[in-house]
Amino acid sequence: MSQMLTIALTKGRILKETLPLLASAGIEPAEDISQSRKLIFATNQENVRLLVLRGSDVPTYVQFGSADMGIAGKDTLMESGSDGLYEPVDLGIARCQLMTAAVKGVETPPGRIKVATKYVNVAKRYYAAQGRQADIIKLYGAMELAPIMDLADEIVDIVDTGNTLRANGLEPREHIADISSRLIVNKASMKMKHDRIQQVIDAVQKAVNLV
Ligand SMILES: Nc1ncnc2c1ncn2[C@@H]1O[C@H](COP(=O)(O)OP(=O)(O)OP(=O)(O)O)[C@@H](O)[C@H]1O
Ligand SMILES: O=P(O)(O)OC[C@H]1O[C@H](OP(=O)(O)OP(=O)(O)O)[C@H](O)[C@@H]1O
Repeated sequence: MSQMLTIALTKGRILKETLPLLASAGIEPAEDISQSRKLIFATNQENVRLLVLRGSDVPTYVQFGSADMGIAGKDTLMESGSDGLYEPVDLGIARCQLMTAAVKGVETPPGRIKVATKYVNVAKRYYAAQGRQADIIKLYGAMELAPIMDLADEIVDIVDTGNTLRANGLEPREHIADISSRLIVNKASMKMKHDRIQQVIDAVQKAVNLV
């Protein structure tokens, strides 16, 4: 029997765009993921199974080798760090930008500022690289509220259309990174299951090229 491959997927918006890519790479869940409370799904390939996780948990499962491969947003990978991982394919899905933002028309004060974000590590690195002193305040969502309520001077968050910023009286300031979702692979799995994993990488890359 060939080796079992476990692929950790990010639920939510990335999952919707991932499933068609996996399908054109020949991997399809055996049942409708959106209709199920399960966390592990068999596929049409008896040696491939899928985990459906929160985005921020995907790199963790792959780093520790509990999953051989995964799909995660580059923002999540920048935050978690890439130790023990390869990132062989840019899937080009869930594209957006990681940016700083602040209340429209309000200048960020000089000196030490407060920054609210769920991307604590990214923000620390970014402001340090700019030589700016920043106290980072960890939030888990609705970052746009923080500057309005005077919790922070700036936020670091995802921007796509800019609608969420506009709707809350904020404006984008500095661009930190272009974001899209990536296929990631555990380094040890890449050695131990090389041929099988390379097949999946090639099939996914081909599916991406067709889009
Ligand atoms: N507005 C957007 N447009 C395009 N891609 C986005 C957008 N917002 C987030 N993303 C990308 O999709 C990923 C998942 O975002 P989503 O909003 O589904 O999860 P979340 O609710 O932020 O995550 P979690 O459940 O871990 O808190 C992000 O990590 C990012 O890479
Ligand atoms: O520039 P926009 O097109 O408005 O997109 C940006 C918004 O999208 C994401 O939120 P999402 O819609 O995923 O909501 P959530 O963070 O509450 O899950 C992100 O956290 C921003 O708030």
